[in-house]
Amino acid sequence: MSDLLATAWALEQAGVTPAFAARDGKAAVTGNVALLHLADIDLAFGGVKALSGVGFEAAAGETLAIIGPNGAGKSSLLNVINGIYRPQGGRVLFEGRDLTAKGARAAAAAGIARTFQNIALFKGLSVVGNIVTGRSLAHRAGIVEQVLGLPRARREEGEAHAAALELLDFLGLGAYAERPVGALPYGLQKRVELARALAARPRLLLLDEPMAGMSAGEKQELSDAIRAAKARFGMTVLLIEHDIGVVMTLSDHIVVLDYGIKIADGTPDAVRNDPRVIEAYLGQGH
Ligand SMILES: Nc1ncnc2c1ncn2[C@@H]1O[C@H](COP(=O)(O)OP(=O)(O)OP(=O)(O)O)[C@@H](O)[C@H]1O
Repeated sequence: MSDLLATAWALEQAGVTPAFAARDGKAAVTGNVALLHLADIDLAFGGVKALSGVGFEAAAGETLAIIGPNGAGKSSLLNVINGIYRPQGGRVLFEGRDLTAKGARAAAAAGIARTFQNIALFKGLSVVGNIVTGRSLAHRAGIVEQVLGLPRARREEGEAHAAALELLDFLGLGAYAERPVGALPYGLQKRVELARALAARPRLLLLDEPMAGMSAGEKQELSDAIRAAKARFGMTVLLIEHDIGVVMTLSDHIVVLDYGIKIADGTPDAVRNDPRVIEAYLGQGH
C-alpha cells in the first residue's frame, strides 16, 4: 500500500474524508485531478484469482482503456468498479468517496453508468422508451405517485421524454425514436445503449467492449458518438476494448492486465512500445 493510501485510510478511520483528488493535485497520465482511484484490488472466484493487487487512477475527463488478453480480468474489474462484484481486498474510491462493496445501486447513484458486452436493452420497447428507463434513477416521484399519475410524476415523465428525444437527436438517432429497439441494425442498437447510459448523466461512463461485432463503419460512428458525448457532457470514459486500433485513437490512457495483474499503465505511445505488453499479446496469439 502506498504511503498516500495509508494516510488516507488513517484519516478515514478518524472520520476525515480521504482526499485522493488532492494527490499532488494530479493523476498519473493526463495531469488532471483523479476521479476514480482503485487501490490494491484482489478478486477471486473460488481458486481462480481474477485480479491481484490491481491499482490505477482515472483522471477527470480522460478516456481510459483497459486492455489485455482473454481472461485477463477486464470484465471483472469493471464489475468491481460498478459494484456488481465485491473484491476480497482493496478499495474503490470515486470522487474521494469509498464505494468498495457498496453495490451497484450506490455506484449508479454516485454517477457511474455502464453499457454491457451483450446489448441489454428492452427489445420490444421503443428507442425513446429505453432511454427514459435510463433516466429513472434521476426521477424523484415515488412509485405510488407514478402509478396514480400525480402531477409531479406526470411532469417528470414529460421532462424525461423531452430530454430523451433531445439526446437521441444529438446522437443522430432521432429518426428511430418510436421504432422498437429489436428492429434496428446492431450498430444502431449499440448507439441506443450508449444513449441510455448517457441519459443518467454519469460522471463516469463504463463501456464493456462497445465495438464488439461491429463493422469498420459502425466502429467509426460509435467512436465519433463517444467523442461528441464527451465534449458535450464532459464525463470520464473507461472502456474495455479488443480493437487495438480503436483503443489507440480513442484513449488518453491505457491500463494493461494479464492474468489478473497490471503489467502496464500509461499513454498509448508508452504502452504500445512496452515489451511486457507485446509479450503478453504475442504469447496469447493475439
Ligand atoms: N463469475 C465467475 N465465476 C468464476 N470465474 C470467473 C467468473 N468471472 C470471471 N471468472 C474468471 O476470472 C478470470 C478473469 O475473467 P474476466 O472475464 O474478468 O476476463 P476478461 O479479461 O474480461 O476476458 P475476456 O476478454 O475474454 O472477456 C478468468 O479466469 C475467468 O475464467
